[in-house]
Amino acid sequence: MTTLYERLGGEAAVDKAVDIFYDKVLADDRISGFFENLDMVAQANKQKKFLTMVFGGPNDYTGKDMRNAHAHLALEEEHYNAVVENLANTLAELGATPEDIGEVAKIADSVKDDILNR
Ligand code: HEM
Repeated sequence: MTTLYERLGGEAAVDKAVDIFYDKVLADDRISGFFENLDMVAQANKQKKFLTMVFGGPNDYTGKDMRNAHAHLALEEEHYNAVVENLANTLAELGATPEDIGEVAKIADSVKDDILNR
């Protein structure tokens, strides 16, 4: 059985997706403010490892869990929705199938309560 990670195109595809995703996030004034003063190279590297792990690829993620990573940001539902929208649009542009994008949305949903600290 292929993993979501493999279907999306493996390491090169996830790396490219995360770079395009953060370009979109930084251009989105609903959420860009959260990323001011952040080392975006380090952030993208963590996100590449996190998404690789949850998409069923190699597990090299050594960052914080989702609750501890986001608690200090006091995020609201609208911020979460904007991030998921940017991720889904990125994957669609890169040719992911609607089914795979739906699977990504489900994975995101599984950490939503942690990210919103509720
Ligand atoms: C499914 C949704 C999300 C995932 C998978 C995700 C993933 C991550 C990961 C892996 C980290 C790195 C943790 C570490 O430093 O060890 C992180 C940090 C961060 N995330 Fe998210 N995140 C999500 C949603 C959001 C949302 C909705 C926002 C704000 C709009 C956000 C803003 C941030 C910021 C600003 C940091 C850096 C915090 C800091 O270093 O002080 N994230 N996220």
